[in-house]
Amino acid sequence: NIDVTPIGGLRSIEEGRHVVVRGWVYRKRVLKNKVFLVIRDSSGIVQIVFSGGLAEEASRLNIESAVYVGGTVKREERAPGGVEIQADSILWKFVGEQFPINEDAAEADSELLLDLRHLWVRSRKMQAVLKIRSTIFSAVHEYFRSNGFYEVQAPTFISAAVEGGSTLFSLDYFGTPAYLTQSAQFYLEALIYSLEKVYTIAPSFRAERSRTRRHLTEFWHAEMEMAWAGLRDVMKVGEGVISRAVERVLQDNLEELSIIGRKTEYLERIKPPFPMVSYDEAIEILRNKGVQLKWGDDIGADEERVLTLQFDKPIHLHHFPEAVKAFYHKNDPQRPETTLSVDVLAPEGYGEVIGGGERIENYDELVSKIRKFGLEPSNYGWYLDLRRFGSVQHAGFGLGMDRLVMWICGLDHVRDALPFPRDMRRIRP
Ligand SMILES: NC(=O)C[C@H]([NH3+])C(=O)NS(=O)(=O)OC[C@H]1O[C@@H](n2cnc3c(N)ncnc32)[C@H](O)[C@@H]1O
Ligand SMILES: [Mg+2]
Repeated sequence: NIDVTPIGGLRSIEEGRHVVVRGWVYRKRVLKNKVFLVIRDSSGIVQIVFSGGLAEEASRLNIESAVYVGGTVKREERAPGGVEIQADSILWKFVGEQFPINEDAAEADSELLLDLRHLWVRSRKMQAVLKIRSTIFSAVHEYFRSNGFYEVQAPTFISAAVEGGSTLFSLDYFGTPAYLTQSAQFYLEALIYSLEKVYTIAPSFRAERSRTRRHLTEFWHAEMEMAWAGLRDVMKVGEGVISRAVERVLQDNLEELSIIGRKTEYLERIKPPFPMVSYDEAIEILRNKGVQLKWGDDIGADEERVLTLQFDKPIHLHHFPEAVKAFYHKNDPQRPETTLSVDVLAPEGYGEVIGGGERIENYDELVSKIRKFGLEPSNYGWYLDLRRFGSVQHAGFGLGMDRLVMWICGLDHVRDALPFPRDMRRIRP
């Protein structure tokens, strides 16, 4: 077995040393009696120069051919990473067919790149985003685990809507109507009576018919729930988890941020506390910016864009009117027309990344709210049971992981924040 050097490690190898690298052909330039190949592996790219007989063999390789190449390390400021390899052998190769994505297609045709996403994931941009995504998932797990949360799992087949019936995916479950989960929340609310602080990161499903830059039909959802907690605790955990994710990306992924052209100064200022903006204040700010909105209206993506451009950090937008939030949100006893709810909106126009708040813990209050929202209490039997036995103040949120990746990477569309996006028109590859 051959001692292979990861491409990302070459810059620390002394000049003149013989190495073997392996990877896939990323770029090819054929000159009269030389061939320059740029080879990539998961750790980086390197330019390799082939002369003489080897140039002929190298010229027959395609983009994305797989190779093992032996050669000598040379310092070359003009080459990527300041290093070049003078090849002396091609130890193994898989030539493969003509790769269907070339450089200009990559810029021009976004539908082609979605149709060929199973191949486009090899691109430098997607590779960089996926590395940052991996860091963000790891940071969110690390934040919850280091703050006393237990990781739990909730079912994907469910029997009742959490976030409104209009975005449910229905399915026939052995003759019984069932749905794909919109949120693990209700299960987390059951689990806090065992573990007190719980979280899960899992897919949620929403039959979103609107094609927007931030909606998927299947998205990765980090949800947490805490017993003995209220609105302020949700805000504290929300800003803590977002700040930890940004901090870890700045520690581990500076190279990837530079590959995708994301300026770090936008991220360096993301530290707690985040500004708190009440719904009332938000309506005022928006009105002063010329947005026609009356109290009681929902604050949608366009209004969020205007609002977030006033701040350079995420904001806690709290105390939404009862009617614009789901039935389970607890009304503020001081202002019963509002709820103890909070959305965290990412800056630079990205908007909502977290939705959450305090839940109704009183049985009768919840039954009357379910009825007030035109829902059937008998569909929420087990959820109501939680209010019959040892019910306590409790609160939680859902964080859209794909939207968090989208904002941290500065992407134009949430579909570029995950490897295989799903929206109403796409379920392949
Ligand atoms: N445990 C909880 O309290 C979560 C609560 N039941 C819930 O689902 N809230 S949410 O609908 O605002 O969704 C939460 C977040 O989930 C993200 N989200 C919500 N819907 C989507 C879609 N369709 N695509 C991508 N991301 C989505 C977005 O960041 C939201 O802020
Ligand atoms: Mg929401």
